Amino acid sequence: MTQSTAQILDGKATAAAIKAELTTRVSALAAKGIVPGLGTILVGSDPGSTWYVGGKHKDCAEVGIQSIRRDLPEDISQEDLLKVVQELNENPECTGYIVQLPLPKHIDQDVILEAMDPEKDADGLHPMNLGRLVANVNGEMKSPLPCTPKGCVELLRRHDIDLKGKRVLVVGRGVTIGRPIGLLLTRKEVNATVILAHTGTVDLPAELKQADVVIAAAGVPHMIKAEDLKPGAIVLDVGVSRVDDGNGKAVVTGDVDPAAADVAAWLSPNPGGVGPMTRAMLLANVVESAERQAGIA
Ligand SMILES: Nc1nc(=O)c2c([nH]1)NC[C@@H]1CN(c3ccc(C(=O)N[C@@H](CCC(=O)O)C(=O)O)cc3)C=[N+]21
Repeated sequence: MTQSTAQILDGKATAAAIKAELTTRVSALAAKGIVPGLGTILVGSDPGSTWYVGGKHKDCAEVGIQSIRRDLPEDISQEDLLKVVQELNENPECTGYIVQLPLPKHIDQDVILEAMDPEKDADGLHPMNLGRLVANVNGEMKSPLPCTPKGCVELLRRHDIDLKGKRVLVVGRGVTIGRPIGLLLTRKEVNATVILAHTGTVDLPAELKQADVVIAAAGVPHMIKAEDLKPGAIVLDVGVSRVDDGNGKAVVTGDVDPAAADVAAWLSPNPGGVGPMTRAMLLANVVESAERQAGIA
């Protein structure tokens, strides 16, 4: 019989606390006549993407951020999509916006992200902001950070988990999580030692065995097995996959085998862990950007 031992990194409760704090900051901006506005650009009607975008608008309403929605057909041309990007760049009601990813194959994601106004980049995925993340060892240049990495760091910080000197294994080198989180965790304010594993890593189980902290962001369902973890590890299950539950229903599945709860000291569940934090950090980026635009941060 197995017994669950890991303490839960409750992203849902932490995100709720952050949203309450942001509501106060949005009121302070409103008192100065400033209303932050989040724009979303959604191309096509993928059910997952549509659900995420809907959630972002609901979150905005909760904290008092105005939201602006641009839902576009799957077959929109790159040229027409660039016009919508330009429109939001110029729209004064839109203080920050995101382009929901992934985009259809006929559209070059890099071209679209680069066309955004970097000061309005609520996801922190514009090459200028990724470059600022590389350039600033202490985060001294106040630029938006990618929401999921920022959410991971904030989730740990709010559970008083200090990564200083810890050996962190990041699994996955994607542009939204793996690559930027390595940069964030090696900032002096966090001071973790980071190993970035990917599909070319030769012996992942050996790397896992030595890791004090595992950030699983591969997007491969249950690829991190309990027996590969170092006992007492801190595990963040970040990857999101949708798999058939056997009855034709799609269920959200993380990268970490649920039996990891028997081995880890701390575990962020999926769902209910980093996902809600990602959403909260998007709101934080919008509020921080509006504060910068107003000259108060
Ligand atoms: N431009 C862009 N920015 C993104 O931040 C972005 C994106 N594109 N494309 C897709 C991924 C995925 N992502 C998630 C956000 C919230 C949850 C989330 O809140 N999940 C809940 C519920 C999960 C469910 O039931 O479906 C949870 O984990 O508890 C998950 C995943 C943001 N992404």
